[in-house]
Amino acid sequence: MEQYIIKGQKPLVGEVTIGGAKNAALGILAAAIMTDDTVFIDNLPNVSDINYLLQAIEAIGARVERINDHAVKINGSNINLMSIDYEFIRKIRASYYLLGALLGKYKSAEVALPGGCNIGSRPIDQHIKGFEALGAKVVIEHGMIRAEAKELKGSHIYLDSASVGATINIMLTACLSKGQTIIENSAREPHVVDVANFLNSMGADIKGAGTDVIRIKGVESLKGCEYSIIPDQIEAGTFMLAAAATKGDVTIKNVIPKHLEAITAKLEEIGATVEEYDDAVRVIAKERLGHTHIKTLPYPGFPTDMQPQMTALLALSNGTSIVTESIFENRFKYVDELVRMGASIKVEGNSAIIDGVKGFTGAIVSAPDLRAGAALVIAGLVAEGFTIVEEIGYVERGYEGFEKKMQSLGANMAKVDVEDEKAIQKFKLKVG
Ligand SMILES: CC(=O)N[C@H]1[C@@H](OP(=O)(O)OP(=O)(O)OC[C@H]2O[C@@H](n3ccc(=O)[nH]c3=O)[C@H](O)[C@@H]2O)O[C@H](CO)[C@@H](O)[C@@H]1O
Ligand SMILES: C=C(OP(=O)(O)O)C(=O)O
Repeated sequence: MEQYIIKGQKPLVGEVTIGGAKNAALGILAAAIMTDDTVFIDNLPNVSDINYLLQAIEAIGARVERINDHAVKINGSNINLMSIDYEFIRKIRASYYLLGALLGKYKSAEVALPGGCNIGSRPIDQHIKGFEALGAKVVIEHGMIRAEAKELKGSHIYLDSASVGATINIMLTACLSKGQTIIENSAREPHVVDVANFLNSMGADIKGAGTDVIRIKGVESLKGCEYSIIPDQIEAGTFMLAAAATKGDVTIKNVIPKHLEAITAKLEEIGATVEEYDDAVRVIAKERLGHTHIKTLPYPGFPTDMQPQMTALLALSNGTSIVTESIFENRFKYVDELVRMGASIKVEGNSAIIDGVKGFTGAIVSAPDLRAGAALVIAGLVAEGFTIVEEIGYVERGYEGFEKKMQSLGANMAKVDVEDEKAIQKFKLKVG
């Protein structure tokens, strides 16, 4: 098992390039099997979630050809299994997109109930409501969810919550359903728009993605295309906050600055400088930052996937901040770990009340989920002494070469095997 070892208190300085968006890529890979033509996908992040989904796609008979670490060709013409096993699915949330994709293409699909980060109860009732509205019969049995339809027909669906997953899943099935589907209160996240753009490149007819009403006219079939995935908003945001927390100066390249506005606005409010370029942002923080209040909201609000990283930053800022988590009810599990590093945070209901401290001290901490792991890394980069972050498998679900990118910005951070005492000692000697 591997862990990160970090010697903190070095400002991050330099340039870092952001990879493709994990949460867009997951929807796009599922969509790619909906045609019998070959699809070429570029700017794919090389992270474990994507690799699990590619394995699941291969296991049902699709051809997956890795062109390089970030590009793949997929051909779904030989799919011979409509059932995705728990083995592939338990680690990733977005396995449920295969349900929407297979249901749309073959009118029948069976997928194990999804895993993903344990950040709340994460129901999928809105996905099911959408499939049923399109004419499918949906049954949950023995940990599997099965959807079948004689015919899929467009429908008018109002989502009770602006769910990213339900919006994408319904969009997938509706593309190959007869007639028009309207999704109201649809999610507006950049990755929803990217999946819609990809489907349109395959010949789908989707309008309104990025707004809260999406209109889909069903088509007979989809065709092959070449597509490059958008940059990862959350990876970019994580480096922005790491730069600010370490009082650094980092240019974050290959980003869409508009997607980062909620993060940029909060950084500026607490005293950091953010310079925006066409496809880059530069974050500079010279002094200790100030306090603010944040509530996570669907896009374009402050993303829940940036909540732990922001809490880590505010825990070091001057004054009292309140962070309210309004999307998932169990996304503060990392707070106790931050407290062990010296943070002063109290969780009351769905809010964290943060009294900023001047510094952290290194400790052995454990990542309870993906973004919480990133927050603990940020804390380690600021802390005095050595920090060890355990359970980094979560972090690797969504960050490609996290330690390498941090090293390139000057961080003293390495990934080492827990048992490899020699490597740990070597790191300690090297960084002093
Ligand atoms: C793979 C992926 O893209 N994951 C992202 C996706 O997760 P995911 O798609 O699971 O999150 P949703 O947008 O669906 O969830 C938003 C809210 O809706 C609720 N809900 C959702 C579906 C449903 O059927 N019923 C229901 O009540 C959820 O409990 C939650 O409170 O969006 C989240 C919110 O931006 C992000 O944190 C995740 O990183
Ligand atoms: C929570 C996340 O992912 P998932 O929905 O796949 O668990 C995330 O990307 O932060």
